[in-house]
Amino acid sequence: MPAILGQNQYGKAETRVVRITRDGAVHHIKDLNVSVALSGDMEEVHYSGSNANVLPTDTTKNTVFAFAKEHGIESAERFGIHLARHFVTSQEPIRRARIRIEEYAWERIGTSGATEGTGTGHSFVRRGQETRLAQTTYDGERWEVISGLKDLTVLNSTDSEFWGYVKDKYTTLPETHDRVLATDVAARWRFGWTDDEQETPDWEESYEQTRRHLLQAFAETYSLSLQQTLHRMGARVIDHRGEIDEIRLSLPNKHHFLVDLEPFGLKNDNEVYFAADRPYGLIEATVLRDGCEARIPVH
Ligand SMILES: O=c1[nH]c(=O)c2[nH]c(=O)[nH]c2[nH]1
Repeated sequence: MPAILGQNQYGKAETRVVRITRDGAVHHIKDLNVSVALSGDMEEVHYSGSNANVLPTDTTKNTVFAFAKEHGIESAERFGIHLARHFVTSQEPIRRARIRIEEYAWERIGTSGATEGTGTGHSFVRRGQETRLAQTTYDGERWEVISGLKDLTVLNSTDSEFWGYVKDKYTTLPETHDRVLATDVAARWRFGWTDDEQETPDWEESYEQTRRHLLQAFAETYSLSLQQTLHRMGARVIDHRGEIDEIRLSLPNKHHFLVDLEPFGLKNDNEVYFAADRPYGLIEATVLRDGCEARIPVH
């Protein structure tokens, strides 16, 4: 007697779909991580390897992208209901579909808290606090204070281009004049304050304002590359915060690839994206006040 198959399910896990809806200059974003688990008459594929009842997991992923285009994403629940109903009613062997969705919330830059009044309509910051960093070093004479932040996730759904780059025989990247630009900002900045004789900066105010300038520069830069955006972010901090001499930024390019919906007879008008988590471009640089030394270590 062969061992008996117990409960089983299959499907594509963690399809990262980002749906942008463009209402003129005001964009709306839905960012989901969708996992599909199907079950039904699946004994044969396990026992004999016959795929006759198997809708490929690749198809379940494509369905997520196609439904994002066709039906939009009003709420995760509604989207999940649509998908589950589709799999169960369109494929006879599939008896049960479980759709699990995680939703990542985004806020507009410029409509809340520290960024009040600076909205672009297409600039977002992921909800949930970033981590604030502080490093203080003293050798008995001089101080070095480096503050910073990490995991401040931001996204522009337009005003980003990338073209005119070097092309060699391995280059396949298409040039683009309208892409999504997203990154997790990691930044460290060094204060000019080194001496107990000098008045100390207001650390809290300095942090809040520096964070605000980073967000505002990200939102307001029409970007031809993430490198250019990085420089604008650093330069804005140096220009506006006299207490800071140096800032080092590390910006992963969180790629959002347009999904090809042509095979399903659908046009993707910059609406449905696959949010890849790796590999990612990593753009890093120090921006300095003229005449100051670079002392934030590279790592
Ligand atoms: O802003 C970018 N800078 C790059 O250096 C680069 N390289 C790449 O493939 N895409 C991008 N985007």
